[in-house]
Amino acid sequence: MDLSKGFYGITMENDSIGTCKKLIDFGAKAIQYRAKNLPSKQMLYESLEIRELTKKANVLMIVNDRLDLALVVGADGVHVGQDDIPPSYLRKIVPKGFIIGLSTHSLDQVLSSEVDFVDYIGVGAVFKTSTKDAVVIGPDLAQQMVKSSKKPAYLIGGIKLSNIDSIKGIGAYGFTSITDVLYNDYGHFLEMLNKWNS
Ligand SMILES: Cc1ncc(COP(=O)(O)OP(=O)(O)O)c(N)n1
Ligand SMILES: Cc1ncsc1CCOP(=O)(O)O
Ligand SMILES: [Mg+2]
Repeated sequence: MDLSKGFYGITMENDSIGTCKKLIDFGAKAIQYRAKNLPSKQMLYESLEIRELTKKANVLMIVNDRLDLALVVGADGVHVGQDDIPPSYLRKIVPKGFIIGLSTHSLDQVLSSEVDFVDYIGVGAVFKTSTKDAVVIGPDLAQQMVKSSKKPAYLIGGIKLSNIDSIKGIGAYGFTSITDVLYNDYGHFLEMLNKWNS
């Protein structure tokens, strides 16, 4: 299955299964399981359930941070950050066709040779967000990074219906939005997608 253009969903730690179901109902074609503070055993059980739900719905499943879990549950890929084991090393041990995503926060990171080993990059945080204490790069740098990337780029961080107009022209392959999508209804999500695609 290919990476989905447009929206890339990410679950919320306080209700990973519920938010995964909501994202599937909304029509997300790729979902990342992201939990930062849960015991590994709980993450295993949640990711097994998410694998079942995403398989049934024909949706890509990516696991944040944890290649071990991604491999154990048969996920389609893993998403890693700049301080994790670099993609060039991960690539040596993953099955053929396995998706690797890498977070980037600067032009240097986008131009790094590590990007040769990934299928997509995350670019952000574009805007300030309460979901993560992340460095805010702003839309201008985000645009330069997207334009310089050899790989499809997803924008992330503080993306909402109220600001999506300002980033839709950047040329990114897609975007993620955690809180604004999950705290609102389908109508809000559709409006967001319509704006992104207009
Ligand atoms: C698509 C996508 N882009 C960026 C991130 C952030 O990853 P990271 O910098 O490793 O931070 P955490 O998500 O692990 O807190 C992401 N998860 N997904
Ligand atoms: C995981 C992550 N990485 C950079 S910002 C962010 C959180 C994005 O969450 P939201 O869409 O709620 O701002
Ligand atoms: Mg990470």
